[in-house]
Amino acid sequence: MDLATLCALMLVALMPLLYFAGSRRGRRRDGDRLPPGPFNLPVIGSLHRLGSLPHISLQKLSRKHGDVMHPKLGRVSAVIISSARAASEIFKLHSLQCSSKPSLICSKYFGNDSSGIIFSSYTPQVKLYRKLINTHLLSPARLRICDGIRRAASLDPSATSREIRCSCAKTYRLFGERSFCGSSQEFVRAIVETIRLVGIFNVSDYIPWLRWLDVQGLEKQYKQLTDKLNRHLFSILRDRRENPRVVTTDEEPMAFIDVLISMDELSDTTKITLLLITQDILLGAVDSSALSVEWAMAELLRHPAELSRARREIDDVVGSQRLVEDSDLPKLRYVEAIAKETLRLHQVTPLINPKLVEGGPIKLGGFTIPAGALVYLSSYAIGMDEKFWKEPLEFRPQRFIEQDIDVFGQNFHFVPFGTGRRVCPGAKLGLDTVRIGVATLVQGFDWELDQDPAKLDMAETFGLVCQKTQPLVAIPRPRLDSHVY
Ligand code: HEM
Repeated sequence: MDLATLCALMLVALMPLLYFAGSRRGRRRDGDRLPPGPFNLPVIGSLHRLGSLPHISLQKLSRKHGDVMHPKLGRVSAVIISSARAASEIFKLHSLQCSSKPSLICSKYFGNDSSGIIFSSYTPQVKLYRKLINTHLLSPARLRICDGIRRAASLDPSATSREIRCSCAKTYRLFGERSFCGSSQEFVRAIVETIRLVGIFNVSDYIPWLRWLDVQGLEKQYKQLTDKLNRHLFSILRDRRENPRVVTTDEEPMAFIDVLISMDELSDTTKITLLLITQDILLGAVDSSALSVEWAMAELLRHPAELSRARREIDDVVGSQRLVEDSDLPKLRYVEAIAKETLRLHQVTPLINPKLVEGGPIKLGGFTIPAGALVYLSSYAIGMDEKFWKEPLEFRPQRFIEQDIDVFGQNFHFVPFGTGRRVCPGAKLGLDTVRIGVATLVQGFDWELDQDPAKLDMAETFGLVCQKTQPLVAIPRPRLDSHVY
């Protein structure tokens, strides 16, 4: 049962309580000096307002109630941050108090009771794991080795989006080539399904007494999926332990899982945690970059002038006798602008994973946010703010040429990778993957649609990452000499 239907049913059942709620509403809010928000129904609060695209519903509500808005979601106090000003205030002044993830039901399953990264509180372990990712997975030397692999992955224009996701995981050399082949498609399917499930608002998180009913059937699916993921991850770990690989070559950098296994400081870490770190990287990495490349190509096919301009730039810088490489990226400013504009217009995570307010209430814009509240940063509302972005609904890469805007969480007007202590650790790799993916597809192929580009379906589906509801289907024709590919 979807959230909207469920809320409608509950509304009917709860009609008699509405009357009492209305009369008590103003009093409660004034006393607590909570931020303003929509009228909350008893029991469900504003859950019924989320709809199928919660980031858009909440953005509309925040236009009415303000950039710091307080809807009740079930019995949980939620605070939606919808402006750069409010984001800057909360993540500069109260960063530490808003760095932990809440303990949601999905985190018990997919985060093994919050012992990995994505679903965890901001503990010293999480800091260590983030450091390990930076030093060992994202080091410039390692990324250089992965460059060729990544380019080869972008070069298969006939790949389905699932295959692209699979190649993203290979690219980052999490498990090495050997263990990622064979059942990899099934494994990637499980990861993609996890990303979908984790993005759904689980009513039982907000109305805990409903949990035993599991009305959306989510907990049952969490269980099945964690079993599947664990089976696969354990078989990878068994394989790596039996056949350790400690030598790095130009063709095959050491798999990240081998790096983790060989680390002294992790010798006490349980194998479950080692696996969770790699699983969390997959959850963060697999869909995000691949979906952004898909969105970018869809926009370019709808905007042929932008496509031609990008192609001219690539042809000028790279020529036609070799393929674009990572080392060309600094000279491809328009391609970078396309990647950034895509991340603005089609935010991968339009409603950034909530953070739990810890260690007492915090003051924000004259209001009090109670401890225990969940803070949602709406990167979507911020990216659509007309006060900063002229014609925000338009795809205009040029705006990033006119203004040099940081994308890594320092400029609060543009936060596609989040901000603060939990900012995406793979942000640079993610952005570079989108840049090289788009550059390769634009340089290497002419593209044809079997429909009017203006009518291309650009609908999106909400989840942990937002994706195109209808996958992009376009026909490629090689435009360079065959020896170049
Ligand atoms: C276009 C590509 C990407 C986008 C738009 C993106 C976006 C994000 C966002 C918005 C968050 C949440 C930040 C927060 O909770 O405050 C996040 C977290 C995360 N991302 Fe990315 N990401 C991308 C690529 C990657 C890549 C390539 C990796 C891995 C190498 C990665 C690994 C992670 C991890 C592990 C987290 C959790 C961090 C934590 O909870 O401390 N992401 N990402």
